[in-house]
Amino acid sequence: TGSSRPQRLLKAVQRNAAKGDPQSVISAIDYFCRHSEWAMNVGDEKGSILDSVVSEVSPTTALELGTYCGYSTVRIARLLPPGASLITLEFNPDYAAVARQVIAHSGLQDKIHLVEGPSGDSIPKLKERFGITSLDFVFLDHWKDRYVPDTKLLEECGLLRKGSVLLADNVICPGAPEYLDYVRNNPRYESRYFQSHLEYTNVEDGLEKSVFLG
Ligand SMILES: Nc1ncnc2c1ncn2CCCCCNC(=O)c1cc(-c2ccc(F)cc2)cc(O)c1O
Ligand SMILES: [Mg+2]
Repeated sequence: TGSSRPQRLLKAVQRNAAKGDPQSVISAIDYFCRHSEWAMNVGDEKGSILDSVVSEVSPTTALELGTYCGYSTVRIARLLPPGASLITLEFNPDYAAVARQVIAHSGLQDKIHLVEGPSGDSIPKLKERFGITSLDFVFLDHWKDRYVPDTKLLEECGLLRKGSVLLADNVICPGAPEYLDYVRNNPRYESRYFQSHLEYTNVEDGLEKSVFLG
């Protein structure tokens, strides 16, 4: 059988990006997705908004839900302060296998912990497994119907503290209407919408930034 799209994306990284250079890994993936095959990475336009929020928060402990090929994993990890770390959860073992190699190519593997399995199973184990007390930043980019249950789970597990920042991808396309409803009508969150476009297209999409008020 033939290769998968994530495997072809990985080949493009290994061919076109310099080892140990996160920016060249990001650029190689964006080039591949614009000129060869579209893939569901957050992309360069929404990626710039992600960068600005990560830089503003400068998280010591960050969580990503939905690794896919590791594009946003590398985008986030390259901006972390020294000693900080990013935990990323991926359900699909084939995606996880590709992501590990993309992350290795970037040279950022020491800042990243990739955990395979359903987010609903992994979230309750984060405290004991990684010795964390709370999360400074969460990037939601997995199944859109898991955004609300997993946000509630993060609250219930005591992983959010006053000031924790949640940033959700795809709130318009494919859409996460229940999530927008939840964070916008909940007094425990201060939410703001960043309008943008679906990766590598001119279809409307955007990111929702929500600060947990405790
Ligand atoms: N319980 C769990 N925990 C963790 N990961 C888990 C999980 N359960 C599943 N997964 C694994 C994630 C599945 C992929 C999620 N992302 C997406 O589905 C996604 C799709 C589009 C898209 C837009 C327009 C189109 F026409 C087609 C596709 C764009 C994006 O930016 C996306 O992030
Ligand atoms: Mg996405």
